[in-house]
Amino acid sequence: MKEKTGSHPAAKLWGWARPYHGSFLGSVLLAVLGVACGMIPYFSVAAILRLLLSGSVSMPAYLMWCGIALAGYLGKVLFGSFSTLISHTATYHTLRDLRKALTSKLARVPMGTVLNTPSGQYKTTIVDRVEGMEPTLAHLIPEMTSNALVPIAILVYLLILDWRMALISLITLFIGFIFVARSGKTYAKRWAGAVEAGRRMNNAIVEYIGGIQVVKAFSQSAGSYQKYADAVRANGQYYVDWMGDNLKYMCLWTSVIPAVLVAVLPAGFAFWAGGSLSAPDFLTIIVLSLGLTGPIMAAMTFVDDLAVIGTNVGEISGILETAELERPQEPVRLDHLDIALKNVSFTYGKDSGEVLRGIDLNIRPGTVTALVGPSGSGKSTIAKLIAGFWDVTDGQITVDGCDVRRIPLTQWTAQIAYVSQDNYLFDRSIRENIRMGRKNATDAEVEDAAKASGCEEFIRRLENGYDTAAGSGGGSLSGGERQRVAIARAMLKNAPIVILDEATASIDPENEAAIQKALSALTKGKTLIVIAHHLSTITDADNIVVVKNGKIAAQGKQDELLSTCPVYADMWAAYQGTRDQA
Ligand SMILES: Nc1ncnc2c1ncn2[C@@H]1O[C@H](COP(=O)(O)OP(=O)(O)OP(=O)(O)O)[C@@H](O)[C@H]1O
Repeated sequence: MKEKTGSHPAAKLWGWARPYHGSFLGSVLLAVLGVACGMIPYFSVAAILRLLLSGSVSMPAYLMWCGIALAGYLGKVLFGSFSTLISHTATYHTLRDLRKALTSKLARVPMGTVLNTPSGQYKTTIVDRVEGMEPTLAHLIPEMTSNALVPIAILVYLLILDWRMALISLITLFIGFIFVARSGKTYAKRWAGAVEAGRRMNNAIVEYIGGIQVVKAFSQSAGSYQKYADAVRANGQYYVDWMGDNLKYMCLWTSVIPAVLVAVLPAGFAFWAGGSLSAPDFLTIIVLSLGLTGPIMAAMTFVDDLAVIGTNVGEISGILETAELERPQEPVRLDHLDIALKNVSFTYGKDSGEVLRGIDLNIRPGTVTALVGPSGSGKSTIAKLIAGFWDVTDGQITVDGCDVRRIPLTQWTAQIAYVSQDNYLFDRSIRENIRMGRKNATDAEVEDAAKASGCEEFIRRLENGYDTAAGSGGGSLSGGERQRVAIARAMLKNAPIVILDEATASIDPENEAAIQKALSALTKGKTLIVIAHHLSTITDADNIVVVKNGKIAAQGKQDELLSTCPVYADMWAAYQGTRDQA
């Protein structure tokens, strides 16, 4: 789904619906036919009245007009139904394509953009804003077009019949439009405010539910609920204020527009009394002018939808137009996976300062590189830059001498298994969760990876074994079990580079031993980059990199660092102290 920046929201929406243009145009045609048929009973009644007034009414003529009226009504129902069916089918296909385009876009934008955006906001856009396009596409396009076109045709007929009466029948419509314009003037701005209030409420509820464990553990329910309660109240109040302001105009236009007879009856009577309007024409004009307002009132109900297109489309295209990590498509040749960071600096965004400065680091294939340092020093950021989650702000990262920005993202991520502290599992079977490491792996390969990562024993204990659902976010498993499943997943991927963010939380000794065993199996013969929190696990590392305040304070082997780097020596002493106390 290609995005044209800068084009009008309606043009963008029409562009998103491109594959279904034929269906939408067909639905407009059918809707026009439906509304035109809906006018036939009015013409029939007018014809019957003319017959009655002429005094020459015959039963067959009367029945014929009754039949025409009935046929018109049936035509209205049939054409209208087919139009609705076609427009809804095309609409829901468009919405499906839009949602697919939005989620696949999220996979291509920098990880930071996704992480720094509240998940409630994505949910609102992908679910609610996309759904908000339904009335526009399925109803506004066919129904507003047809409801606006048919009155024009009636008006032409009225003009031919008596131009004075045609203009007079428009008086209430004209006054009504003034009120519509007054109420519509602020609609787009008001709707944007409503979207903002809704977004705040959404984010508050997602935050509240996401943090419910913390809220309960610290008995904070009242305090944190307050934020949600305030957001809900503000959202409700916003609509009350808006509708309060709008109500008078709405009452005015909904009562003025249909009151067409207020102008038609006295004027028509005067013309009839003056002899310039015949009684049959007068009656025809009365009936048709009554039929005129129905479609116009129906068309007016879509004015709100027109006003919200800008906000809805703006939010959706905000995601679709997000800058992507720019990478070529053509794979490049990489013989040796030597990784080099050259004078790398990095900033998360305009608001955050420089997180990394002047980082120079070489990582040879098959070696173990440990990143250590105080919390917040920048270890994870270095690892994530290597993994290609973000692009460096300055300097470069090369692989076999080639800048990572010149390597297709899929080619580079295929070389890396990233095992983070937050081992997210999907609410699918454990087998499927492991298979995400390599989607064409056989059951036997999945089970081998599970065995090698120490999962076999606990999986066998589960009622449905490998087919047991992991629960939302892996919630049905313990933290240690989740981590071993994540290691099995990474093992199945069998990537030559493993980036491991060691768990900070202490795990019970039995689990820790199982995890260490699983990790040794995972990283055997691989390039390992480990963000180490437990210094005992990295004493044999080929290169220990001490990161402090976004810079590399020192690097080398454990023995060298203990004698040359006071920061590392202090960390080691502190770590030994905590172990002794444990
Ligand atoms: N997504 C983000 N957006 C903005 N700033 C961030 C983001 N992630 C991390 N930071 C900031 O960047 C700095 C380095 O964070 P990083 O996670 O790399 O540190 P770390 O050394 O891995 O810490 P820890 O050992 O606690 O995990 C911190 O000041 C942190 O607040």
